[in-house]
Amino acid sequence: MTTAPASAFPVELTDLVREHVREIPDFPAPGVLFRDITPLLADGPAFGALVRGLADKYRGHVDAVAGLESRGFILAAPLALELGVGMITVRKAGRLPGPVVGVDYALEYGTARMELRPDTVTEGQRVLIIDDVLATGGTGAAAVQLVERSGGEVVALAMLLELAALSGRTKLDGHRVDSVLIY
Ligand SMILES: O=P(O)(O)OC[C@H]1O[C@H](OP(=O)(O)OP(=O)(O)O)[C@H](O)[C@@H]1O
Ligand SMILES: Nc1ncnc2[nH]cnc12
Repeated sequence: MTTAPASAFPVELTDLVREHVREIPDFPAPGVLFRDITPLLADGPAFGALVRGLADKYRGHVDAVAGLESRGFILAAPLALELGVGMITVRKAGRLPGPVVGVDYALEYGTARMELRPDTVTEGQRVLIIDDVLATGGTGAAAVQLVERSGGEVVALAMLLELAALSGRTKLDGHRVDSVLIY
């Protein structure tokens, strides 16, 4: 029997996130239960507590925060500022001027390609990757490849929400995955 992963964060932070996430059935496609974080972002004290709670875990241990477009950017920018480090942007295809490295991958709904400018990562830099949702793990795995191919060392992947039924962790084998709320 496999044990479900536990949240890597204090229960107060997990509860705060749970209370502010909305569930929308059949969005953006039939059969998908969409986890909407907009109520969390719209609540100033809750958003602030989330960013401080994330920062408390990584302060002094990371040199940069890599955000994954789009919703990962919303978390990465304030977290990088709170930690006093820079932010690396991992972007959807065609949005970054070259030179870029890129990886194609499959999503829960659709396909995608992520790109990164390798000159935004320094050799040996300790990088925290952050995103809002870990679903099938394709996006996170693509980001790991891009950061590592650019010379960075992935310290951990921080995920606001993890959809455990989609087994995203298996694509991130060997990397530390810290999720705030696991469904
Ligand atoms: O683990 P995976 O199966 O790869 O899925 C997770 C990704 O899916 C969503 O991105 P999406 O590009 O759908 O939307 P966004 O632009 O709103 O962030 C989400 O924000 C994650 O980045
Ligand atoms: N079920 C879901 N809800 C919100 N964002 C997602 N990204 C991938 N799957 C998702």
